[in-house]
Amino acid sequence: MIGSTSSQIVLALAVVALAYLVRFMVKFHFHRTRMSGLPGPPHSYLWGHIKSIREAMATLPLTAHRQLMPLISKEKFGLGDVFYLDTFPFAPPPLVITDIEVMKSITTYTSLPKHHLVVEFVDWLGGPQNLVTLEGSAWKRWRSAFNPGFSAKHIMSLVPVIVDETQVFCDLMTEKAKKQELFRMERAATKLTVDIIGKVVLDVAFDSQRGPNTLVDSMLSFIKWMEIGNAWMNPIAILDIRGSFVLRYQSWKMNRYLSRIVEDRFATRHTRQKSKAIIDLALDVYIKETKGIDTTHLDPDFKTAAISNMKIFIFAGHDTTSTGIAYALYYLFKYPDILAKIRKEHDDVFGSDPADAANQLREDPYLLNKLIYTTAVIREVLRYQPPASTLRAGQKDVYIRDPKTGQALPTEGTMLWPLDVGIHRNEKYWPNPHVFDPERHLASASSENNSTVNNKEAWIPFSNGPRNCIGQELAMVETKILLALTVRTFDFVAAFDEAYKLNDDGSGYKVDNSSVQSIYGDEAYQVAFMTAKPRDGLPCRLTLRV
Ligand code: HEM
Repeated sequence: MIGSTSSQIVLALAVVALAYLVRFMVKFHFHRTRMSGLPGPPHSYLWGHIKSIREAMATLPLTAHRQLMPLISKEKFGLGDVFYLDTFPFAPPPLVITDIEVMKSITTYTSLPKHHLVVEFVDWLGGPQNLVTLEGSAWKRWRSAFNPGFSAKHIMSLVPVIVDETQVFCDLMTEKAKKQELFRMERAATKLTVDIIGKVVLDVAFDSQRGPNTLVDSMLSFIKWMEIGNAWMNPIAILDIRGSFVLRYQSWKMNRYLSRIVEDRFATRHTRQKSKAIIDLALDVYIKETKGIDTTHLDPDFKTAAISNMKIFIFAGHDTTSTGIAYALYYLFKYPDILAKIRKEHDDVFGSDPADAANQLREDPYLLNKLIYTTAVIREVLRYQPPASTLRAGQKDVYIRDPKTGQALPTEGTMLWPLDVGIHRNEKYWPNPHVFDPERHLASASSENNSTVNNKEAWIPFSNGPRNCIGQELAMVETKILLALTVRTFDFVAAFDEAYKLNDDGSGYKVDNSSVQSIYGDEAYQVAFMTAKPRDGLPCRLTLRV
């Protein structure tokens, strides 16, 4: 009796397994057949594009960021500006876009929803109600609440606060220069950008540049463990079961910390001076726009959204800006003629004593608008090494047009990937795209190389359309201030060959010298660390200029 029951169970399981297998095979066949006729690298029935991708990736450093894979594949296989990468069944197949008009057709003329992989990933960190993943009317409501706080005018009013934090950074850099210390510039810039966000968004001093801070340390630990769970170069790490506990614990700590701050801001809002903090402006807008709301108690909806978005601002705001800052220093000191030009501009605007710049900016933030060449340098850094791209969800009834062949291409089931680095390194928009050249961004650019074809519309580090980056003005202002206060005070030397000495600093960066060590001849290639970061976090040393 027992024997016949267990054989019935085995039979039932076998039938279920067979049904799954048949379903998978049908899906597999349908998928591979569909993909084989669409633009992409060499395709095989068994492997899809996986073999071609591996071939392209063999030319990249092992730690290179994922976003470089389609760029290299495009060049290796001579692909057009729209192509599929059939990675089924391992990942949703990306539909890569390196044409600006095609990008706009899904981000600007219509704005397709974010891809579920982004939603899952960002919601883990931000929780519900965060601006990056919200859609429709909920997104509109919170974007309007936060927009005034990120407007150019408001950010200008915060310049003195940003200068104060940057001054702390400069003092620390002076100490490091005196000690000839080896450190990762990306980490130092991260602490700076987080402290700035604390001040401008919450009016709170995190002081993470000078010592530990619960929120910042939890955020950095969270990011490190998210990256470990993401580590395609080290599959064993994915199995580390500590990750999920650490992520939950750090998330709980961040929520508790922010919950107290939001409650305190609400409770004291009538008794303290009028604040410029973005959280307070958002609360004012929310109360004004939400008619009938009980203003004597902190609205739970507002509290949830405020906590979600504070985490997102801290994450999105530091992760990308710190990369831009580190790369700006790297390329300035790699190209002495560009460095000389930026230093001259700072002499012209602030006078010859670098120590005067901070006070001048506190008194007249609009001096930043005179930093034309500095702005061109930052724009070139973000063209050359954009840290992030948007990912959108393909739809059943949405087709995109291949700009070369006119073919209508289905998007259903794909992950639409307008690749910032692909558009920024596309020769049809940027002549000599692999050359670092700030002049491209100057209105006066008149050399044959850049006047005719540099297409400013194809500059999209902050994405485009309604879901563009809310923090772009803040990021540009922070970076300009940092350069104004540092490039005439310090000399910078990259130290990739010494990166291994920092292996135990807890940052999570992993040195890997087992493969090629440059991309397009550039040793500061982007590595995977959530968004794209400079290799090894840009190890470096500073010296003080006399
Ligand atoms: C150089 C620095 C920065 C770069 C390159 C950058 C890049 C981007 C990109 C590409 C997107 C689109 C993401 C997507 O579609 O999924 C985005 C969105 C966003 N960014 Fe930034 N960002 C930077 C700085 C900041 C800062 C300083 C903040 C805030 C403090 C910020 C907050 C956000 C938010 C909240 C969104 C979502 C906006 C929405 O969907 O309404 N970013 N950013």
